Amino acid sequence: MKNLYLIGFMGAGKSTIARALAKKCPSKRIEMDQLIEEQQGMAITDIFAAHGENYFRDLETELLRSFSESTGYVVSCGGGSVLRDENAALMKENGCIVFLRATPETIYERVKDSTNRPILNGNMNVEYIRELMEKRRPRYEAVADICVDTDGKDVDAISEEILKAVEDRS
Ligand SMILES: Nc1ncnc2c1ncn2[C@@H]1O[C@H](COP(=O)(O)OP(=O)(O)OP(=O)(O)O)[C@@H](O)[C@H]1O
Ligand SMILES: O=C(O)C1=C[C@@H](O)[C@@H](O)[C@H](O)C1
Ligand SMILES: [Mg+2]
Repeated sequence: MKNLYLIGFMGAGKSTIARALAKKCPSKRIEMDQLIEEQQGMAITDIFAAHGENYFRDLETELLRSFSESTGYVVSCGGGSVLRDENAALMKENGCIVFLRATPETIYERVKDSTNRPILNGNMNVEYIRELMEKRRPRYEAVADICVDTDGKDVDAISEEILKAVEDRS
């Protein structure tokens, strides 16, 4: 199996769906955010605060490079990782990119109580989420091989939809 790269806005369900997919098909799971936190020994919020966003984006590129030639991974990508051309190219090289879509209202409901998403810290409201999402959506859609709407669907239904779409492409 080629790698499956789950992309999308914060709270779109990348980590949740990656866990479900890893149970349904023989694959290894990579949580980009978590791996970076472990490698740096720091929370993402602290990495942003201490070194800035660009430094974090470099870490994402380095991590994607490190397994881009391996196969069989389901990768829960950092929400902004695909914004860099180099990162999108690394994902395309050896994998299928799945965009998990959700409305700003749904995203807000899913992330409103969290404090570990530095991009949203101090901006936790539907209007900000909508504004940033509108900036990013064209990019997510342009690089994706498969787009899945997640509003009102449970995790099992979304995972099955992804597996079917992947199979249809092969
Ligand atoms: N289809 C769904 N239906 C209902 N709740 C969901 C669904 N998918 C995810 N959630 C919930 O939304 C929250 C955010 O999900 P998750 O952490 O998987 O998003 P993410 O895309 O990995 O976010 P991040 O980019 O910040 O890592 C979690 O509490 C999760 O349980
Ligand atoms: O959308 C983003 O830019 C981010 C999403 C998270 O997954 C983390 O990678 C980080 O908080 C940045
Ligand atoms: Mg996640």
